[in-house]
Amino acid sequence: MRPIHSNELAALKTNIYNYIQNKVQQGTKMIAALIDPDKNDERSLSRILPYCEEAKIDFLFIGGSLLVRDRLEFTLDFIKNHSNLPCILFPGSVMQISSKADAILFLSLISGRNPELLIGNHVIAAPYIYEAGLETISTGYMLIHCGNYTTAHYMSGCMPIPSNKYEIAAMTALAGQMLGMKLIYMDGGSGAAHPIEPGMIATVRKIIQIPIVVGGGIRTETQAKQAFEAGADVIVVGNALESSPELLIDLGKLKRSYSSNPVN
Ligand SMILES: CC(C)=CCC/C(C)=C/CC/C(C)=C/CC/C(C)=C/COP(=O)(O)OP(=O)(O)O
Ligand SMILES: O=P(O)(O)OC[C@@H](O)CO
Ligand SMILES: [Mg+2]
Repeated sequence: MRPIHSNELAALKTNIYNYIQNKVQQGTKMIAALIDPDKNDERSLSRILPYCEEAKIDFLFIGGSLLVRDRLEFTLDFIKNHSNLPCILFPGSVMQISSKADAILFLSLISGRNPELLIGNHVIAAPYIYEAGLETISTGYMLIHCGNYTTAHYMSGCMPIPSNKYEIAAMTALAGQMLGMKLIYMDGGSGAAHPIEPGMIATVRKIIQIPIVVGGGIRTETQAKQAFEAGADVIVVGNALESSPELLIDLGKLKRSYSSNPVN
């Protein structure tokens, strides 16, 4: 392994996390679009990216619970050639690491009890992330049951938190914060039947101070607004963009309604 030089230590890169913290301090909300490399080709990316730009969303999350087409590098190349939006890896496995991204959500599945997804995969991934020089954002990842069984539930082999058990969600998030995690990601799973209940988000919001990312099943501006009002700092939209990327325009206006600076 190469010797560590402080200016290249990936763990010291904090650009994207600083951006998130600044937005949170300003009371500004953020939007991430989930790009699944399996489901997107030149055509669909060319359709979705202009909406992402026009809506001034904040991030692209790139990943999937299971990738079967080896298109991560292509997807990142294409996005980097057509957009300036930050690309944040949202990895379903250790196979989803690339130096072409700007950062990685270093997910630890704290709602589950699978040691491989709590720390095992992280030991395997650490040297690759280090070599890639990626900003690493320690993320307490919580899967919540939202009406159906999703790919992330199945692939993790972990039971999600029941939708009405707000205290379990709150204590799990609190434990993540106490462990030093930098973000909590509450996920109903891609294609969730309904979004996470606003009451659960609000219960988590009351007990932790770190930023909260919420995703899974958000398909309308009303659902996005409910998540924001309940305390989400970042919302993630994936499936809905496949059929209606124009939704992003309304979501962009919604997030700007929380900002004192209209260019945000
Ligand atoms: C530490 C590293 C690098 C890897 C492990 C990361 C962990 C802990 C993953 C565990 C849980 C998991 C399988 C998360 C996947 C999250 C994800 C990228 C979801 C995107 O949606 P999909 O589940 O692919 O949805 P579709 O079924 O719609 O494709
Ligand atoms: O695809 P959707 O249901 O929008 O979910 C987005 C993301 O939170 C999934 O991990
Ligand atoms: Mg997928």
